[in-house]
Amino acid sequence: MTLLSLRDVTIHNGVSGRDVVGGVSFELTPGKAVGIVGESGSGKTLTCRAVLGILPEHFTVAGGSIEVDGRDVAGLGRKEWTALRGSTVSAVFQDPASYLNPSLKVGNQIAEVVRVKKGLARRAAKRRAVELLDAVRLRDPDVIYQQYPHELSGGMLQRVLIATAIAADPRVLIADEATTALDVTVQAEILDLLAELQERTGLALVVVSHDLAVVAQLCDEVLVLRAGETVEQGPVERILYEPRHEYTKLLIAEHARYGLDQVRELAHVA
Ligand SMILES: Nc1ncnc2c1ncn2[C@@H]1O[C@H](COP(=O)(O)OP(=O)(O)OP(=O)(O)O)[C@@H](O)[C@H]1O
Repeated sequence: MTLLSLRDVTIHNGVSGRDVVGGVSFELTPGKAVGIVGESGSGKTLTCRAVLGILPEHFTVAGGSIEVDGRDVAGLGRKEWTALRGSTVSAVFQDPASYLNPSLKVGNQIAEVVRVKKGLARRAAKRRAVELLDAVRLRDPDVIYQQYPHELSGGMLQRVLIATAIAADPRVLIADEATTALDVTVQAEILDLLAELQERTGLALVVVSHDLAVVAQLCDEVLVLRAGETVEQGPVERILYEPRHEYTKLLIAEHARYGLDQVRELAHVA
């Protein structure tokens, strides 16, 4: 069963009159993970935003097709997008603090999503929010529920954001540079959490990072983007061991310094 399918997707910038993403294709089935890797400005985020129906003004999907859970999203209205977003496909981005309301307790923010998206009554939504805080491995979820964003660390906030993103039981979660702002140890913990959710719930992941090591750790398939073009695409082991494109080789060489060798060994063992 295909949860997400992109076929030759082109994204056009109406102001510059140029295509910023040209011909991205991949398919995602339950429990699988696809990684999109590439330097800043290569079109990774725009691709994700197209899947979520939140392209910035002047940007349009000008070619190809995007299907979410078997449904072509071209021509979806605002209401239909709102129903789909969060419930079928959801996302976590970098800088979790900016996605949370600083003046509301984090628990209430999750409960609100549960109430709106799942139609639960106030008390049931609160219970579910505590369960979600527990599911993202935050200790003392009852205490965390009552806290405000500024009382939590970056890693804890990212867990809260993941809890919010999975609150409506989406089938696909997009993690766009979701661990980039975190220090290495916390980054590893968040990646472990995503892998656990993937395994436990069959969640499918789109993992976006400029860091090949992050993508390699979680993904089955990798797309290497450069200036909006897919320069290479294939199973993670193939990309790591037999990169064909010079740019991929460069990414691998760069990241060898940051422990990709270790990841390669792990991928090999697995
Ligand atoms: N809101 C916007 N307005 C104008 N140009 C934009 C906007 N968003 C993205 N772009 C441009 O589109 C291109 C692709 O950007 P995108 O954000 O998808 O890249 P990215 O690979 O995700 O990079 P990063 O890792 O820096 O987020 C870039 O040239 C970028 O400058």
